[in-house]
Amino acid sequence: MKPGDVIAGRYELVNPLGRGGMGEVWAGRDRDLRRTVALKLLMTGEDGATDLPARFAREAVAAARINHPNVITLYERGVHEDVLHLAMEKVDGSTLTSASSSTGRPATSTRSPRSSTTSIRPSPNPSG
Ligand SMILES: Nc1ncnc2c1ncn2[C@@H]1O[C@H](COP(=O)(O)OP(=O)(O)OP(=O)(O)O)[C@@H](O)[C@H]1O
Repeated sequence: MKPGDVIAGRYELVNPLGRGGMGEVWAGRDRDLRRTVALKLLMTGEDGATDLPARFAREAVAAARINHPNVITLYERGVHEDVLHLAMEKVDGSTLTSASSSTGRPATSTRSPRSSTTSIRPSPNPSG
C-alpha cells in the first residue's frame, strides 16, 4: 500500500498511522462523503491460513454495536479484491512513548486519545 492508492473506489490513502496485530492503519480521505477517516487494512492474500479475517470481522461487529463519545466510531466494513477494510473515525494524538521521549520524563496521562476501534478513553466522571 502507498499514499494515493484508492481502496474500494472510495478511500484514498494519505499516510500510514501505525500497524497493529491485524494489519496496517492509514489516514485516508473518503471521496464519497468528503471526510477524513482512519482505515484499518488487512491483506488477506498475505497469509490465507490465519484466523485474521474472522478476527477482523469480529472486531467490526463488536465496534458497530458501540455508540459512545469515548469510543471510536466505525463507519463501514468492506472488502475489495484481497483487501479487507474498516473505515472509522480518525483521532489525533501522540503515543505515551513519543510523549515521554520528547519531554525526557516518563509519560503520564489523564486523557489518552482513543487508539483503536475498541479502545475506551477514561471517563472524566468516575461514576460515568
Ligand atoms: N482511529 C484511529 N485514528 C488514528 N490512529 C489510529 C486509529 N486506529 C489506529 N490508529 C493507529 O494505528 C495503530 C495500530 O492500530 P490497531 O488498532 O491496529 O492496533 P492494535 O489495537 O494494537 O491492534 P489490533 O487491535 O489489530 O490487535 C495505533 O497504535 C494508532 O497509532
